[in-house]
Amino acid sequence: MIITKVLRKCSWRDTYLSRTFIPASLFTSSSKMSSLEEPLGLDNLPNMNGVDRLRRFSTSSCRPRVDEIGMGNNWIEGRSCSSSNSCNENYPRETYQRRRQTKDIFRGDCLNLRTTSVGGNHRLSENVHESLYSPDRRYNSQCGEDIRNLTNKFLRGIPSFVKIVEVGPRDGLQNEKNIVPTAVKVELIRRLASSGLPVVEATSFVSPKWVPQLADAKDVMEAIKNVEGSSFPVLTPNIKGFEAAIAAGAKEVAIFVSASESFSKSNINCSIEESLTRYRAVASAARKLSIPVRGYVSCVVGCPVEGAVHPSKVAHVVKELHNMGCYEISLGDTIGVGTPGTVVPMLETVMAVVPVEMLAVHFHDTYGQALSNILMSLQMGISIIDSSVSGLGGCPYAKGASGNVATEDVVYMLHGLGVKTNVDLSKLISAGEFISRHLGRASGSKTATALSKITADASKI
Ligand SMILES: CC(C)(COP(=O)([O-])OP(=O)([O-])OC[C@H]1O[C@@H](n2cnc3c(N)ncnc32)[C@H](O)[C@@H]1OP(=O)([O-])[O-])[C@@H](O)C(=O)NCCC(=O)NCCSC(=O)C[C@@](C)(O)CC(=O)[O-]
Repeated sequence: MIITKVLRKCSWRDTYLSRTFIPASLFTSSSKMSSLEEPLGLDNLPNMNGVDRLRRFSTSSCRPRVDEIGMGNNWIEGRSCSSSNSCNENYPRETYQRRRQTKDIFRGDCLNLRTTSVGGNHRLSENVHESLYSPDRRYNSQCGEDIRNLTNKFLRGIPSFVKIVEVGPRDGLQNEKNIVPTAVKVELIRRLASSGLPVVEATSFVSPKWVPQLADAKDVMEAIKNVEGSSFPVLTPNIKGFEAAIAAGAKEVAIFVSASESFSKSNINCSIEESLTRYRAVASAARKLSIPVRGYVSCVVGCPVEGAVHPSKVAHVVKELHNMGCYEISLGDTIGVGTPGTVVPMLETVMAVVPVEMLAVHFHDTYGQALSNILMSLQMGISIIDSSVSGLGGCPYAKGASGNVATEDVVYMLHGLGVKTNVDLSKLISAGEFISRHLGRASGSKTATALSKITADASKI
């Protein structure tokens, strides 16, 4: 299997993908996956012909939106938390009776449904708990902090706080065909900020001919100028965009370079080196005004045109962004083809050139790999995660890219791990419901879907 070959070749295998972490059966299986189903591996992609690449990254491979999921096993066994973003109660390690457990679960920061409505102003009753958790089910009440200690072989590297960078209003909406009214964008940003998200990327100052959806960037910035609690960076592709952003009141900007030559051309109509020259000008202008600059790298594991992207290409542009003075660099799997098998070596290569503290990860969920990739990134020390409310997203210049990983799902996982985010999950879900309602489709977040279902079920009781 491909993973065996990759592991044999790479020095990082013992640290992050060793057999301690991966069941032995995976290494010995003789069943061969079809080429389309086979996860992207580093060593076979240079041999892919054009047709293979297109097939591998074709739009038909995109994950459909999830409209319905059952409640089955969505709860992580082994802990409950007692207050928002913290686990204050140190219960002994033994398991608790279900009645007590469900009470704790719903009082915890992970769900917080007892006091907060989701999708229709309903409150959950004990009866709902009874129906959701079968009598033989047991939960012990370890909180996440304790989980890290207990199972440190797997979780010890995970940071205790993660900064979430919400990209829904920008990355999430930029690909929407129907123009979303400015007032809706503004209300979405307000709601996201009030959920506790520290950073909400608001819009882009790019050419309206290229991205018509964000042509109202100036108006959005004007409308949110008094919104507090979050920072609102904006994308700027060149000095023209930078000047427009500053004139509109932006206090932080982001520049975006690609690790793939072809994607650079299709996204910003210039080569990687030309884009770096433009961004040096932006970074220099920003420095003079003390404006922080965030850097993005697109296509960090795969490109819609070229197929696999070698980690050294990613490291090269990351280093350039670092030299320009970017305070943070977000690594984007723009088309969502990465698996831990390709993400880990990419991160290791990048971490060799810049400190891990300044790296963020930005996963699209085309193949349903985003949470696995995030978990792996956390284990490697990454503590900044980009995500998009309701899993909105896609890049107009990356055919086949589906939405970003849903912020609700990331928060649910992080809180389940005992990682603080300062995000109120129920407020976040409500922001997601707001935009999903406007767009006329179901949320792409499994967490939001599941919790909305609980509430809907509760209302029938
Ligand atoms: C970079 C350009 C402008 C080059 O586009 P170009 O056509 O090569 O530029 P140009 O300099 O020849 O200018 C063409 C026209 O655009 C105007 N123009 C020029 N610059 C600006 C500006 N800043 N704001 C407003 N207008 C601008 C310029 O004034 C001119 O107007 P005209 O004379 O024809 O009326 C264009 O290609 C562009 O805007 N691209 C943006 C594409 C984009 O936003 N893609 C999505 C974001 S990247 C992404 O999503 C990936 C990421 C970051 O999320 C990470 C991940 O997911 O992995």
